[in-house]
Amino acid sequence: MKLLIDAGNTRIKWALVDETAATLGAWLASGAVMHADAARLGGDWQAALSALPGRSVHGVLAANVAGAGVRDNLERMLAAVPGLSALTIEWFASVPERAGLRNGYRNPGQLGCDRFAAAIGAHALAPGRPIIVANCGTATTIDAVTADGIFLGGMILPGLGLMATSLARNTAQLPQIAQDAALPAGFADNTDDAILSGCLAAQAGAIERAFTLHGASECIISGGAAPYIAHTLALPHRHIENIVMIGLHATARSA
Ligand SMILES: Nc1ncnc2c1ncn2[C@@H]1O[C@H](COP(=O)(O)OP(=O)(O)O)[C@@H](O)[C@H]1O
Ligand SMILES: CC(C)(COP(=O)(O)O)[C@@H](O)C(=O)NCCC(=O)O
Ligand SMILES: [K+]
Repeated sequence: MKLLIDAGNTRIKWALVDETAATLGAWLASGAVMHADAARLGGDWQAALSALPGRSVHGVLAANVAGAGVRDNLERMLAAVPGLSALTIEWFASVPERAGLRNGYRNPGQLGCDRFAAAIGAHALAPGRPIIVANCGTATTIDAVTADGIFLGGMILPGLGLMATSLARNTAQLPQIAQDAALPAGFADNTDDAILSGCLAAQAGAIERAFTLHGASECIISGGAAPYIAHTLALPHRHIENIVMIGLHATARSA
């Protein structure tokens, strides 16, 4: 069994998986915490391991785009959990080629390793198809993968929460909209709904534009803001809760 970790700029997600399992994403246990609650992780892992008696973890594969402080903190927490303390973490990195995917970034190491993992996951779920993979987290990334597994490149825009917050913070008259606000579509007749409608249109519009530009036949949408954006998309799509984690699973399986 392996422990997979996806540390983004808002939340740390994790999953325990049998890397030989045929089905990608068949987690034995999983969880997510905001960075402010990261201290909870050690206890969460310990509880998950206790619920899986007779099974042991023999590797940790972690993708981190949240900086060195988060990496050090994860190492400290893992070192304190019985059953995990002896393991060295493999820090997943963007390299020129891995798990059947070629990295077409001009400088492959500059690509966020979560985007590389997401592309590996997308190609594993839809091999032989040109794909747009949209990961809607703190930032929204919209990336193009070819049918034969080349990461062509992509787009980075502020995530849905960041877009709405930047309007609220940088204008005198625009309020902060609630994260769980009802979702308007089109031309809103009040300020809160107009902000949300505008930000959703920007997110969905960028994904649709990328889909057309790439001539894609598959659109995968994922990340914390995906439930809000997915149903505004005017194209067929698959909503995958965490495509980065699927990519880490595919990578662990290919090793
Ligand atoms: N309950 C929630 N908690 C945190 N973020 C949420 C929640 N609901 C929606 N979101 C949106 O999802 C984003 C976080 O998604 P996530 O995929 O975890 O991001 P990251 O990978 O950057 O950490 C937030 O920035 C926000 O836009
Ligand atoms: C674009 C990102 C900030 C997205 O991070 P997230 O929203 O998943 O927390 C991250 O993938 C990153 O730091 N990328 C490095 C720059 C690049 O990919 O070109
Ligand atoms: K993202």
